[in-house]
Amino acid sequence: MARKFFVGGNWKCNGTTEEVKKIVTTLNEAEVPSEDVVEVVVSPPFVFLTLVKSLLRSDFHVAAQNCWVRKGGAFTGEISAEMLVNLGIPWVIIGHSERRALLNESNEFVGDKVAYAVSQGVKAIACIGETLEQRESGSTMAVVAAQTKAIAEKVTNWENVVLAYEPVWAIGTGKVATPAQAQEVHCELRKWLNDNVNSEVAASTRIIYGGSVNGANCNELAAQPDVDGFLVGGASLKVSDVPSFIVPLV
Ligand SMILES: O=C(CO)COP(=O)(O)O
Repeated sequence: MARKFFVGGNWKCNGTTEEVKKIVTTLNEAEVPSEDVVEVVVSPPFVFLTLVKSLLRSDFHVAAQNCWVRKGGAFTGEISAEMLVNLGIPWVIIGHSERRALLNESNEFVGDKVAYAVSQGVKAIACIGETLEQRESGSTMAVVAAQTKAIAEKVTNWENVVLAYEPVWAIGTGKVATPAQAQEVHCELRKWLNDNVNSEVAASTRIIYGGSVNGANCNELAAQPDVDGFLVGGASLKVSDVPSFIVPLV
């Protein structure tokens, strides 16, 4: 099964109402390939989800940046997958390295969250990736395999999961992984899925790359056979760069 290219913009904890409206206007005016060819998803902070959903063109979709690990209830400050469903938010980013590092989200917690979101009908962009120290000590594959295993142990239906490989050393640093570095890990991850889940999941799951992607470096990355898209941070907020990493991909 062909894997449809996927481009996500992760706005992280940024933006005012005015800035958000400006980015949405730019996205709405962008000339990009049709939805049949590339899936475009933007992820604003929770408070702007409804605004963005109401203004955004209908061929682009919206993602939350997190959700609670189980059914909602007495969990102050959290939002639940049920709420995302209620608001018509189809996607959620889970396990971003910033949350893993700063909020101590463990592999198991991330796996539980992905599984719960998907079980409620919210599609998950599940993030994995190694730190610089881990890369330099040669443990990249062991780290991303352990992160993927924790997800695979809980998820039964991979149809609604996109795996985002985001090396921590490339996030927000301007130090993008080389196309060869990205391809090497993506290819290994696909092998891991083949050996530990099944060949169909390995062939059909989109593995996207994140970490300092912009309009200038996206083409080479996109040309790699196992790079099925991007999760873009900083450049997804720059009005001048927004369409450039969506357009040249196909
Ligand atoms: O963390 C990222 C996307 O989730 C990547 O961020 P940057 O594109 O700013 O490096």
